[in-house]
Amino acid sequence: MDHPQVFRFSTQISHLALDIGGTLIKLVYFSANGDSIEESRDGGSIVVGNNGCSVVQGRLCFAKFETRKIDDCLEFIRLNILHHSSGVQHPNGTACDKLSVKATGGGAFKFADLFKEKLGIHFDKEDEMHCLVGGANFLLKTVPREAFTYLDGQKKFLQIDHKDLYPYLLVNIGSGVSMIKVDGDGKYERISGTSLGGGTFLGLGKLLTKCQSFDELLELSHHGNNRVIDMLVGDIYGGTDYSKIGLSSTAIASSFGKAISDGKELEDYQPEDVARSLLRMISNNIGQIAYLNALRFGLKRIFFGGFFIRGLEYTMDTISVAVHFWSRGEAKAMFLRHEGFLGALGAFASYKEQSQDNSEMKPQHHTVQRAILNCSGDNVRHFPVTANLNDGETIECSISLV
Ligand SMILES: Nc1ncnc2c1ncn2[C@@H]1O[C@H](COP(=O)(O)OP(=O)(O)O)[C@@H](O)[C@H]1O
Ligand SMILES: CC(C)(COP(=O)(O)O)[C@@H](O)C(=O)NCCC(=O)O
Repeated sequence: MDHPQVFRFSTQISHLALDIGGTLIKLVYFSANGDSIEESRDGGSIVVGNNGCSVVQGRLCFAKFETRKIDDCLEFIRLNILHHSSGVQHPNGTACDKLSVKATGGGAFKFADLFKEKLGIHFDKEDEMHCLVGGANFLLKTVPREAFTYLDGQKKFLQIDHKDLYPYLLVNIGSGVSMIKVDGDGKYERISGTSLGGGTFLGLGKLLTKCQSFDELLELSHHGNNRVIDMLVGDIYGGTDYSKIGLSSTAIASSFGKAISDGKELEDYQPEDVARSLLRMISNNIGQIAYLNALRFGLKRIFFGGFFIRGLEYTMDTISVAVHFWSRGEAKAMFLRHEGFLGALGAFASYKEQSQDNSEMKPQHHTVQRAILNCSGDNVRHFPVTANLNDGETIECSISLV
């Protein structure tokens, strides 16, 4: 058997995909040779296969920035990506000397001129819903230990059967919420949405608790007690369950309802309790709307993505309980480790789609051949409450250049 030829090249980053949302900018980039760009070694390697296509070993890397701090993102790309992106050399000697940038989300339109002007980058725009679905399918089909359930404090990773993946409901909780029925690769329909999403949680949370950031708001919520401010069934029914309609005395009858008659001002409540009620209210509501939409189309599996979730146990538990309760155990809420990067990963995956029907795009063709998560999911429960599971995490993979 012929040994594959190994080429050396000095540059590292060949592909970059951005998802510029209402709150956060998400970046996914391919770093050849697998090292993080700050610690990069002496270049990557290309292995040329027997069919003449070259296989570049590397990693998918992730980064995120607040959209309101877009200048930080521009600086990151300028320093860490453009400086390492003069192109992967193809074995036929030609260099793909342009960094190809895919962009999705509203900001792909809103900030296209800014990126052109400041970085000389031209966006190859991709539809946001298409990218969310592409990203979810990519993760579910390629990355091991990606999807899991979270119920009663138990996290269970799921073995995804590729033949039995569709249909499913994808609920992306970003600033707002999109609900998409997914029937296959590129086969989907956005069936619903709600404006009560992650932006609502953060916006109201900032106003009500004076916190400065999402992490601070999550930290507050972790130490709060929602029963101080939520009106429970028991508060209305004199401490008893309303069992005839299946409501226990501890179920929330009315989020924030105690504030009606407590005779308290906002200052009299602990910000921790307000944050907790808010998180519960938004998560519960999304879980319920998701279930109703799953019911409309007879879908049993609901995958939740978007950065609102942030791997937070309380959020996932609330959503899971809502889905379980309303569906009487028929439907299942599932979560994704790379929850916040669906759009950016979908934009990344769209390099492949284009190259198949457009030969001009061939140098940018990639197929992810192997994907291994470096970070074990078993560590998840030991993360501090605001730790971001995706920080510093990479997916090992290789891409094919044809
Ligand atoms: N570091 C953060 N800063 C701000 N919001 C965050 C952060 N991490 C998680 N979030 C939550 O995630 C939401 C944004 O999720 P995301 O999927 O990125 O949506 P979008 O594409 O609309 O920006 C925010 O509205 C907020 O609720
Ligand atoms: C407009 C959006 C698709 C933008 O995506 P986002 O930046 O929130 O991730 C999303 O905010 C949304 O679906 N909002 C809900 C609108 C509605 O259906 O009522």
